[in-house]
Amino acid sequence: MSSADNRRNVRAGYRNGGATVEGLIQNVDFSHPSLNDSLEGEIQAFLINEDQLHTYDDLTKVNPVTPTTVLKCLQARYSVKVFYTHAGCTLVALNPFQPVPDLYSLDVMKEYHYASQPQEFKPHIFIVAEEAYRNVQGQLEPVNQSLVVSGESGAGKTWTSRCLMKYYATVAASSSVMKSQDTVERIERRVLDSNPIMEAFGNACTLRNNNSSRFGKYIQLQLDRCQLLVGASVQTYLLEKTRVTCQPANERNFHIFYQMMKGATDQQRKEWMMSQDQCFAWLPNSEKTVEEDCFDETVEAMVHLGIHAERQQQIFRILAGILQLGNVSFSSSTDESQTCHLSEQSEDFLQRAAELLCVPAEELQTCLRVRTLKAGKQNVLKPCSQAECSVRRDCLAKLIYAQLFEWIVTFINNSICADKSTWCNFIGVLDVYGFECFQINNLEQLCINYANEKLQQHFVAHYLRAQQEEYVSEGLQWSFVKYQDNQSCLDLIEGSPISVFSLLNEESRLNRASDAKMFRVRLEKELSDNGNISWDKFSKVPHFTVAHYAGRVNYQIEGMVEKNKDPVPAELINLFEKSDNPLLQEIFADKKTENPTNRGLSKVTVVSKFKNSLENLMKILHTTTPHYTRCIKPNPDCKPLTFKKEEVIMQLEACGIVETIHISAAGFPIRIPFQSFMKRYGLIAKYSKLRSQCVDLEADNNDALQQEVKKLLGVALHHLSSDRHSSLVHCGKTKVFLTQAMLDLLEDQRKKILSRCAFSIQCCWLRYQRRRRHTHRQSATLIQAAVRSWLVRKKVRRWNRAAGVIQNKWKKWRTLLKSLAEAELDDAKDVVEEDVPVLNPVVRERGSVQLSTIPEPVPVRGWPMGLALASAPSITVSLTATGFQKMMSAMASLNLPSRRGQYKVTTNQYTEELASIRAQPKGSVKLHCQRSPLLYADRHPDLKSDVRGFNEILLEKTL
Ligand SMILES: Nc1ncnc2c1ncn2[C@@H]1O[C@H](COP(=O)(O)OP(=O)(O)OP(=O)(O)O)[C@@H](O)[C@H]1O
Repeated sequence: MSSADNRRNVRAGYRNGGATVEGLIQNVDFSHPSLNDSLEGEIQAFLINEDQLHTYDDLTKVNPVTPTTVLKCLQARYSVKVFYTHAGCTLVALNPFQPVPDLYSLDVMKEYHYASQPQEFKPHIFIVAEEAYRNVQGQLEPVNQSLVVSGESGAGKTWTSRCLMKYYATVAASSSVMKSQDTVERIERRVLDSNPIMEAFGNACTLRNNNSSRFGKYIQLQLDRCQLLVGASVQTYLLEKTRVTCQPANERNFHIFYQMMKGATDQQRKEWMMSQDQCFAWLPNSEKTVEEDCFDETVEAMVHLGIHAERQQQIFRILAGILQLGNVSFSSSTDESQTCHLSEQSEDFLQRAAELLCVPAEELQTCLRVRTLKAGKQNVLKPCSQAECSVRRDCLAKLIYAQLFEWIVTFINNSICADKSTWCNFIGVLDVYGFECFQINNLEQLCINYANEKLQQHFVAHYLRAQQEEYVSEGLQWSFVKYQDNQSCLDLIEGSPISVFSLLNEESRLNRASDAKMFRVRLEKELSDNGNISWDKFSKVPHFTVAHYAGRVNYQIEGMVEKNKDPVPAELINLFEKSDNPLLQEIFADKKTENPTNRGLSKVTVVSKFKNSLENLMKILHTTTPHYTRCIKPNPDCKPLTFKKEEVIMQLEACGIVETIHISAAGFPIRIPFQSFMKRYGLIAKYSKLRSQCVDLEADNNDALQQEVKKLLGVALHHLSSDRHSSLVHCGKTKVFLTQAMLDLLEDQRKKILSRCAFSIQCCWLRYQRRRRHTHRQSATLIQAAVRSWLVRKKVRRWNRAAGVIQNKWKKWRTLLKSLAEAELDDAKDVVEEDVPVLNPVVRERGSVQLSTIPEPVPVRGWPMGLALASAPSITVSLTATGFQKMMSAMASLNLPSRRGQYKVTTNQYTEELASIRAQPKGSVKLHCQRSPLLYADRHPDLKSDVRGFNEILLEKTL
């Protein structure tokens, strides 16, 4: 390692004790005075280029890395309205406290999403989002990702979480061409719509932030195999329910109450029994309007999520009931055996509350004023004191609100959560309340600060400690960077067997009223060994002070044990379980099954519940790849573009940003086990042009694997100058350590190879398709030819059959004609002389055969009788035939069978004068054949055969 590097790491080893910038610089403790002087000189030299400071996108490039240089860079960037800066593995986000046009637009999202190297773009929260998204795509273990957003109250955590959710709802859904647009829109919209609802019910205006989250949340965005957003689930942590009944000075209750007050229509006011001018004790500072007071938006989001109008009505009636309950006050009774009095006005409020909550007013009044004690098997009723009545009223309101909040979260989850079979990976976004230190801090602040300690510990353990320990164990040359470990603070709060939480739980489980002073003494006795707890000996108020990683906080002991017990009177649960409001019924039925006080089981205290839920969260975080975003609040008054150095340096100091930068600058943030490395990047060697460096991808023992990895890295780096790139990668004993730049390089090469492979596959596929198409075409032609020939054969066979039928018929016809002709000849034997005239039929047209006489008169030896009759003139012969009769007689005389519709015979014989029956007949006979339905019926019969007699004359044809 170079001497400059050494110096750098030595510098990183100091801890800062002071809070001011100057103090921090002065507190730098180097063993060698000359080192100190040179550092001072370097800082001055660095800061001299003031107009260059804003150009440092990544604080790891700052040299030297000290709180001052880091602070100055951030300040310079803030002054030119650049709000994001990389600090190694962490992204620092400065709150602008004013909307920044086009910083989060759709186009910007797309720009980061489609960039081949988003890291080369300006630092942005979308880089963190995209990196996590690409990690899921890359499937490098651990595949699931967590985006941890931390910072103090008002620093911008909720804003950042919202940006992240919007980003995923856009990029993880926009490419979903295959899915029904409807489903996609519904899911992403629902996920986003869960925000306004949860913020309305869980956020409040505090002194530090107008939209302060009063609960913690971990949102799991569920992605399917194609990395598309298919659902989400929300896990919430410790809602600050005391705010419902008790709001710190100058702060407000939860937003939803003000939204109702300000946004209700007259009709709704009537239904909720809240007139325009009514004041509510639990709604202080209602004249203050904040951006979040938008009732319509909340209702719209409810509609989108599927909370129908009737349900909404039930919810708002419950909230209105809580507000009325807050106006009920009790006055003490002189006689302890008597219940407390209610003023006339309070009775009215109680009546309205009962009506809105759909319970009998009488019973509600009794529940609030009378306690039921168990004495053996008997119930003893004991009137409550004025203070107890108020506590019971507050307890009821908090209980209803907390249960309602839980119901809403469950509803949201049911509405947006995808079936487990449909998603395989997730990206979690963690937004917990920021570190809090007020004038008076109690159990809520202890829990909130404990959660922040846990997250800080996760960061320290995951990044600052584990990373450095791993470098050493993997044989990397590494000078340890010291960091502030908050383990001892966590031991103080949650450790076993003795800690603040364990003592609190012990005290809470005792069946007696707790004494704050006695508890303080106990704490001091048991925990004084831990350096993170202290007491102000002169303070009269029982308290203890904890030195958190982010600062010292005084906790008031009074009321802490009671809050930890969080008792719920069973009478109240029993009463509300019977409420006519179906929603109240539902949430109280659930409460009854979980409330152990009803079953006499050991009590589950607030801190033990919270500790368990945080431990579960930590388990999830440990199984995912974390990405840290540190939100910084540049000034305490939330003023736009105002940078207060003291305020910022405290926050940078608290989250250990300087140590993080040091470790990131010198270290290798990416660590991949050999096996996984070979699996992912083995193809670089396999498909490389350097065939000589053949890598064995199947190597299974660690040393062999290490050799193969080295070869592979050699291949990957062969065209790059080794001096430059040897610092980007280190091959450890079981893992490869990489910088982000090296990872990008490898990914780039891998992508190129994959795209070459894809190109080859596409070519093969196209060739194969072409060949297949050709074969298909040939086969089709063959099949078509076969089918055509089969059809033709079939047709020919049909024709042949038809021809056979026709021939048959024709033969029959000829036989018939012949027989007729013979019969005719027989009939005419007696009268017919020699020299029979021959008539030549002439075919005139298809379907009609005209028999025309030859020009010369043909001698007929004798007239058939019918013909004679048909030819007889009507005046001379008494046996006259006309029209049809004539034709029939002609046919009969010619012995033609009568077939209706097939032919018709006409003759002009009768137009000739019949001189004698023996005279030779003259004229023509026509035989009209009608068109036959038979195929080939227009074929002329074979006329060559001999037909004799008169009929022969009629039918014979001269061609
Ligand atoms: N990137 C940003 N651009 C513009 N304004 C911002 C940005 N980040 C935060 N703000 C402003 O700062 C206010 C406080 O931010 P936010 O509510 O996210 O703080 P928080 O860290 O979640 O606080 P708490 O812990 O109290 O919930 C926001 O209401 C918003 O007005």
